[in-house]
Amino acid sequence: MLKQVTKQLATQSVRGFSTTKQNNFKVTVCGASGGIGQPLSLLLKNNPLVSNLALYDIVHTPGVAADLSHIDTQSTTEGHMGPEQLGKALKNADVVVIPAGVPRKPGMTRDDLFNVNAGIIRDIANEISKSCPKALVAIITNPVNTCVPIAAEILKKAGVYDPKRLFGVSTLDVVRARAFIGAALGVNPQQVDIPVIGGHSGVTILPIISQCQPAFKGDQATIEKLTVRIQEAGTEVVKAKAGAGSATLSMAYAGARFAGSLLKGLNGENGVVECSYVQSDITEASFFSTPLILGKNGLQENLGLPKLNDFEKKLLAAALPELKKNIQKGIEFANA
Ligand SMILES: NC(=O)C1=CN([C@@H]2O[C@H](COP(=O)(O)OP(=O)(O)OC[C@H]3O[C@@H](n4cnc5c(N)ncnc54)[C@H](O)[C@@H]3O)[C@@H](O)[C@H]2O)C=CC1
Ligand SMILES: O=C([O-])CC(=O)C(=O)O
Repeated sequence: MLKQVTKQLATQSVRGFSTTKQNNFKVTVCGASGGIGQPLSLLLKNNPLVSNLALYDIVHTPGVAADLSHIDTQSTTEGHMGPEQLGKALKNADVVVIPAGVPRKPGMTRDDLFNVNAGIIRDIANEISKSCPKALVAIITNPVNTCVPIAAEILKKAGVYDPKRLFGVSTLDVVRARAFIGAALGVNPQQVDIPVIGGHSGVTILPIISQCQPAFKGDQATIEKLTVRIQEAGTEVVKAKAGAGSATLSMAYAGARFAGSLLKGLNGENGVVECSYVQSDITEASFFSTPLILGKNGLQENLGLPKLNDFEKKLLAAALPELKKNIQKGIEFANA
């Protein structure tokens, strides 16, 4: 009887649409002991859709996991440390979020992180192909523009690549655009809706201010200044931290929002939309971020390019050669 009632509750109509709800997903964070990994894991521990939170890093995960496990939310927490425990951390994960790798110091570009981080992504993607080939994978590690194509190639080689399940996390660009525009317009940033498309570095970050809701009112000079601020916001934080790393807290917030949206999609919620860097045929760059509808199998529908004005078309033209170069570098690395 109890079983029957539970099943009935799980399948009954929720807010007007009928769908089977799961509410018990395993999420693995790779790089869980880091500046992003710890607050991200904290936020995920607080997500009611997560039933099992697996923390993986090459250092400190027993401590981080012990600490988080004392929080009175429903999910269980496990710590896994070192490459020999990566498989167990990933086993049957529904969502894998990856902030593993080194961050920038002042004077560096995101591309300067390639030499260290490319190998980290290759190795984690390789283990994903064995331990959780159906997981939705969200890559935070920089350079995102290159790390996502690396993971795609590794998963392809293993014969398990599904372009609907691999995402580069560019949510922080959207979060920043909302924060800056909210402040400029004097409105709650949570009410600001703006697509930020392209990639996740400098000129490849394309805030489409012409499509902002509520409408952004400002002359062209103000719009150009705001565009550059959004494109360079990561560097703003790197400079302010003066050698102590890059954005961690705002990234944890953004990463938790994106992972939360993946989980909502998996859970059958309708109308979950996020911008994310995915395999794409929307432009001549084979990976590109546009607004996406997320669903039970990850990317459900790519909503394509928003309407661009002439200024935004020029931004796009400037972004594409850089993006294509970044993507090619990843493909070559993975196939070397
Ligand atoms: N996508 C985005 O919008 C953003 C991306 N990032 C990127 O996120 C990455 C992490 O940044 P932070 O957390 O600040 O760095 P961090 O140095 O504080 O933490 C990185 C963690 O990764 C771990 N790690 C290193 N090698 C590993 C491996 N092979 N397997 C698993 N874990 C490993 C380290 O032990 C450390 O705990 C950087 O590449 C950074 O550039 C940062 C901010 C925004
Ligand atoms: O700027 C960095 O190196 C970290 C990052 O990607 C961001 O904050 O957007």
